[in-house]
Amino acid sequence: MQIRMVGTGSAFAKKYDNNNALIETDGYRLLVDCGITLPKALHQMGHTFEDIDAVLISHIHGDHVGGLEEFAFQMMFKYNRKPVLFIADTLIEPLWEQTLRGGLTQDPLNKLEHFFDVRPIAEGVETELHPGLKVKLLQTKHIPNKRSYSFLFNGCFFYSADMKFDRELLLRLADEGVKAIYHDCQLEAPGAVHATLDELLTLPENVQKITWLMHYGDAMEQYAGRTGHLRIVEPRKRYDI
Ligand SMILES: O=c1ccn([C@@H]2O[C@@H]3COP(=O)(O)O[C@H]3[C@H]2O)c(=O)[nH]1
Ligand SMILES: [Zn+2]
Ligand SMILES: [Zn+2]
Repeated sequence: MQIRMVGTGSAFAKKYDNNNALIETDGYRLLVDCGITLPKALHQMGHTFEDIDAVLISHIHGDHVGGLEEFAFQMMFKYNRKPVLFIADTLIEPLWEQTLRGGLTQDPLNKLEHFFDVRPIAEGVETELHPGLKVKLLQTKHIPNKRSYSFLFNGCFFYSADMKFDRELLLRLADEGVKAIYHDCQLEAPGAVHATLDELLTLPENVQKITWLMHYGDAMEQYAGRTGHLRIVEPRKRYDI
């Protein structure tokens, strides 16, 4: 499995695109989240929406779903293919009713399934997305009363949705043999709805050594050398997991 971040920035970052990823395995290309900046950033990487085999959504914030309207329209009117959308069963209704319905509705198209091949995923159940690529959704804390799901790929790669610091979860994942943790990180406290760098720096060395920071602000370069054993994910670079 390989990962390339289309962007590594926070919702408000201007130097880094939205924190969205491409996970690639045996020629299969999964887009993880599709934010506001995704269409242009994907184009700058030399890809079109046609190159995407499926999209997986973590939660409903613009930097994670704001590019889905263009994705849907391009796939329908430019590429004539209905894209596969993997999404927690609990997010299907809010994604349509609260985010996409206004822009996409036109007679006779009036439901999410008209635009996407929707594949609901149940929380906590390891689900095959493609031969060789499985995911388990873990509900993690982000905004009160708003569901947000982090991803455990193939039982060995944890990719956080936006989430608050959860020491017990990270220690348990490391204990269970997870090889890599990609974690959203707010460099300056207070984190409020994200883990802060200071919180992640309290993790034991063995956990820090497998943990990579993403979803950071424009001040990231000032933190070079100040992240302990935590490494910073670079945008658009290909990493083997
Ligand atoms: O209660 C709240 C809700 C939101 N926010 C900000 O809005 C952003 C929305 O996208 P995000 O989830 O990547 O990051 C969030 C934060 O930067 C916040 O600071 N406190
Ligand atoms: Zn975000
Ligand atoms: Zn968020």
